[in-house]
Amino acid sequence: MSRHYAPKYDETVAWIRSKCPPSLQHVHIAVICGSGLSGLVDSVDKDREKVVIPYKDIPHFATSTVQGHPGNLVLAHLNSIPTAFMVGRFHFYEGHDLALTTYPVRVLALLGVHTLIVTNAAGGLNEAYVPGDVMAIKDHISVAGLGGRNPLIGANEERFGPRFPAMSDAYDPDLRRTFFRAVKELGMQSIAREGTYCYVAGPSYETRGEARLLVQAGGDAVGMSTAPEVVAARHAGIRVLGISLITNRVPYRPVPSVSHEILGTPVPPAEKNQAPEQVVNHEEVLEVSAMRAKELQGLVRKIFELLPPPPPTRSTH
Ligand SMILES: O=P(O)(O)O[C@H]1O[C@H](CO)[C@@H](O)[C@H]1O
Ligand SMILES: Nc1nc2[nH]cnc2c(=O)[nH]1
Repeated sequence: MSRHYAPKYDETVAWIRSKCPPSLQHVHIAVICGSGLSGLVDSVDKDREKVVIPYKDIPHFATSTVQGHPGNLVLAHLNSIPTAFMVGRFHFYEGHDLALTTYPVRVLALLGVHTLIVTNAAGGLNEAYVPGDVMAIKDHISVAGLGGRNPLIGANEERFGPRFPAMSDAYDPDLRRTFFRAVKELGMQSIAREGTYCYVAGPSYETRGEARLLVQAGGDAVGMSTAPEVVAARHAGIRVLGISLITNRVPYRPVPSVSHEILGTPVPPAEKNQAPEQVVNHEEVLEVSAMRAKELQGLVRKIFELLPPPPPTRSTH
């Protein structure tokens, strides 16, 4: 994170705390709501305090510009646990520096968060996945990160974590077990998956060639968020559960040739009997998110009920 933002965290944290009742001054869990998944916030305890703060009012926060990302920080209780919901997130493709995109994660760390549940809408790369499936992320491939876009680039903020944090265990296995216990209890086995999320910068969706590259690299799903937030969270010692809602299939078979139609040459063998693939758009992404909204709310509530004990206290605040 660049030095530019360094002194501002405490100002943001103090400002947020000034808006909260004592029971929400420290939050333990944070949920980041992906595209069309802002309904997750409706799973909070209805009989407890709730504070809704628009991002535009929070000092040093960016604002959300993407449809399906309302742009509110909500502090409330879920299963009696003080929890922060990011109802809407920031994406690099909106023009925000990655440091600004992940700024809220560090603010959440300072507010006391030890566990992050990060959700997203993603395209399915794995042949077996269908829209509506829910995938626990077990690993990620940050294509943008490998290309030099990592939120930790710049002077290291020692108060959060080390210069060279490990990412080989980024997605906590106990939290994934909790995810699958919740899935089982709710009878959602037929739509539950576990796989690798690929992070691309966006905002254009993948070409077919790019999608094939990601499939060959072992990717099961692809999206334009999450990995930077997870890198910032893991750097700060926060344990992470990542959940992708598969909203569409990503077209990845070779683009059909047209030359044979004009030249009378044979159809390339790889293109014979190719089923047509649907082009993706953001409206479809939001439709599928809306279709699964209630089930995901139930799943998140159940996960909260089954959560393992918190990890040992960190020394960042
Ligand atoms: O990852 P979230 O924020 O859920 O949104 C996903 O949906 C949008 C594209 O339809 C992209 O922003 C992609 O990352
Ligand atoms: N990059 C990318 N992001 C998505 N978010 C939802 N669907 C998709 C997709 O197909 N590709």
